[in-house]
Amino acid sequence: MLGRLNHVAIAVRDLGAASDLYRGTLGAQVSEPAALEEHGVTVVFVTLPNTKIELLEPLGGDSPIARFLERNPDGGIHHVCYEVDDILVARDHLVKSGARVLGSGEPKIGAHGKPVLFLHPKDFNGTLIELEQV
Ligand SMILES: CC[C@@H](C(=O)O)C(=O)SCCNC(=O)CCNC(=O)[C@H](O)C(C)(C)COP(=O)(O)OP(=O)(O)OC[C@H]1O[C@@H](n2cnc3c(N)ncnc32)[C@H](O)[C@@H]1OP(=O)(O)O
Ligand SMILES: [Co+2]
Repeated sequence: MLGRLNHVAIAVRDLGAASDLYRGTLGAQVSEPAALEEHGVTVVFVTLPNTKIELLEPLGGDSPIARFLERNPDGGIHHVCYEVDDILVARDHLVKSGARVLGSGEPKIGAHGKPVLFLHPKDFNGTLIELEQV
């Protein structure tokens, strides 16, 4: 069911400082910030030869990454995103297997304009998983 690793997301307190670190110190290609109100985050993508890094900063009063940053004040790896061919087939298979799909259970449109879903970290070895249909 799983395809390629689409991105690894890192939650940060200061997106400008994190972008400077990746662009300047690490010499990576870094996108401009995009505010995604529906997701409660502002995002920057770092393009690597084999995958992407998604830098996330909280946006608005009800960001899903706010509590994570309270628990991890220096920031940290927040989720991994795997590609799937058919997100509804994947979701139905996972629900049948007993995994919890977060939110309404219906895909939202993610940062790349494609449908995404999130799976509860307690069901996957303490790792929040995002699925993206490609
Ligand atoms: C840019 C758009 C999009 C894209 O296209 O790429 C994105 O990636 S948006 C990214 C942000 N969106 C989301 O993360 C949506 C899904 N997330 C959530 O719904 C919540 O973050 C969450 C996973 C339900 C956690 O919410 P929180 O308020 O922190 O809940 P709890 O405090 O109740 O936590 C429960 C339990 O889970 C542990 N936890 C929480 N977050 C993570 C994490 N990222 N990785 C691993 N574990 C996590 C938390 O520590 C709690 O554990 P216990 O204390 O042991 O109970
Ligand atoms: Co993501």
